[in-house]
Amino acid sequence: MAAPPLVELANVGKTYQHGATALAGLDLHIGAGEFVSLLGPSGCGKSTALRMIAGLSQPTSGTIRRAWDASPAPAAGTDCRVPWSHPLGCVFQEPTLLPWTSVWNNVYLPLRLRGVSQAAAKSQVDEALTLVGLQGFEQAYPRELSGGMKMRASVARALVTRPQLLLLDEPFAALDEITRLRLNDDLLALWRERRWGAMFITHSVFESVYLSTRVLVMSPRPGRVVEEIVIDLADVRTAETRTSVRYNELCRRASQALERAIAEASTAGRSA
Ligand SMILES: Nc1ncnc2c1ncn2[C@@H]1O[C@H](COP(=O)(O)OP(=O)(O)OP(=O)(O)O)[C@@H](O)[C@H]1O
Repeated sequence: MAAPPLVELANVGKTYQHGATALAGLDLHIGAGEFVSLLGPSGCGKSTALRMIAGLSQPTSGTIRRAWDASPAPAAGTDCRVPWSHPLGCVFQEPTLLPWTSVWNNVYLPLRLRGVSQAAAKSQVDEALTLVGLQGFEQAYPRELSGGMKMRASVARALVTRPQLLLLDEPFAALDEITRLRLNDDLLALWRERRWGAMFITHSVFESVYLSTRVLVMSPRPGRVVEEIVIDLADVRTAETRTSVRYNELCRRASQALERAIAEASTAGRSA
């Protein structure tokens, strides 16, 4: 029998108290080791879906099931085991590093908040920094890092708890193209090695196809998944992938699905 998904949303809706209906009838699931991109026009509710999966906001209708809900994390300050783990890691568009402390302390933060001492956390923090290529920058302050390095530190902070599911909300959108392509490759290499499940939010058709095992195309607000595209490219993706016939076919499919979703929504009188 197939393992249950890490997270499953069924008929999820979200209407903000004094605002828009962001989502209506959203169905999606992410299995262990899958890399799923959520591709949709601006304002279609992608970040809303991510925040609800992270438990930062509640749906107004429908259900969200998380594989780990049955075994909640121990209360803060009670668990000093090493390695310390948490099922979920989040990376946002802004690296949101604490400017007044070192890279090492920034990555240590999720463990510190759980009461893990610096000594007990050391190997886990060092490992996360090595994974993202920031060894040697442990004592640097965020202001001393480039945009790409800040984002690496943010990814290390998300990975330090060894999550099963990584949620990434347009993490590379503010970076220049060369840094973005490099971080795409480094993120994929990490995923191949660790195989956490990933939900990656992006506006970019090319980025979604390059990174993912599946792309979910969303309609404009109120958002829902209107098309699923299985990305049947080899796991190892390189510069040659970007010029391959299959990659370009898949990009065309994703792009056409997005255009269709936008056209159908405007015919139905909805707006993004
Ligand atoms: N806290 C909030 N209160 C009221 N409305 C909100 C709130 N957060 C989001 N919205 C509205 O919900 C809709 C979906 O927003 P959301 O940020 O989830 O979309 P998105 O697809 O991530 O957008 P983008 O791609 O531009 O980041 C938008 O119309 C937005 O204005």
